[in-house]
Amino acid sequence: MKKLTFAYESQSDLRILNTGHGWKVEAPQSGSRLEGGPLGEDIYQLEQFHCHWGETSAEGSEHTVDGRAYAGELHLVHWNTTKYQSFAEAAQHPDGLAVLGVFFDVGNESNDEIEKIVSTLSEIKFKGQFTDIPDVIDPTTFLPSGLGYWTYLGSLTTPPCNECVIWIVYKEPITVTEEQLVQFRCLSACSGEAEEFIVKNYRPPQPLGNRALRECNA
Ligand SMILES: NS(=O)(=O)c1ccc(Cc2ccc([N+](=O)[O-])cc2)cc1
Ligand SMILES: [Zn+2]
Repeated sequence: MKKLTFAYESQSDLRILNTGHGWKVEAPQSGSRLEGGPLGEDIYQLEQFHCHWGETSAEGSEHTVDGRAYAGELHLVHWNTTKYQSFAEAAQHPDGLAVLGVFFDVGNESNDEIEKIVSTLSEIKFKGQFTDIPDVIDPTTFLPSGLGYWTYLGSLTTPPCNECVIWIVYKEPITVTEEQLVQFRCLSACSGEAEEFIVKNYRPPQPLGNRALRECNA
């Protein structure tokens, strides 16, 4: 496969919202582009990023490696702007979306970029709340130093589970702290007074079936 190449732009005032299933940072019309690797000749534009986590750090990722789960998983969601006119249209086609998955390992160093997300969570405690992230976010800082990855054709991990995703999952995790994950779990799934914490929002892996899994050791 050709090398995966990024042309990511740093952006400030990105909107972060509590979807009721977790937090999501929107980067519409972002200048952040992804191409190469398993993406053929098409250019994919960053639309949003979000993450999945578990009740404890023993679980939380949506992919497993030889059966091993990580404490969480960041998803950078891109759509094929070469072939399609909108994200919604792209999500109806097998080559419509490209999602970069980055595993979270728990360690002592807090991840500074994730900290910019965590610092806004108190303002979006309830479902439907949103705020702008004052800090400049550079999505490349979410990526591990080793850029080796696995790739396969799959689906959205949440309903409607469209089979429209070229998955690119990095082999090397990034490190976050337990405290940062604890803050994720304090988000509420409800919009009102009732507090139902989003303690876990990952969905289990599905059988690979007869799909090919390819790897690239960058
Ligand atoms: N977890 S994930 O597979 O990266 C993922 C990424 C984006 C979305 C949001 C979404 C994407 C598409 C549709 N759709 O086409 O109806 C609905 C929701 C849902 C899930
Ligand atoms: Zn996801």
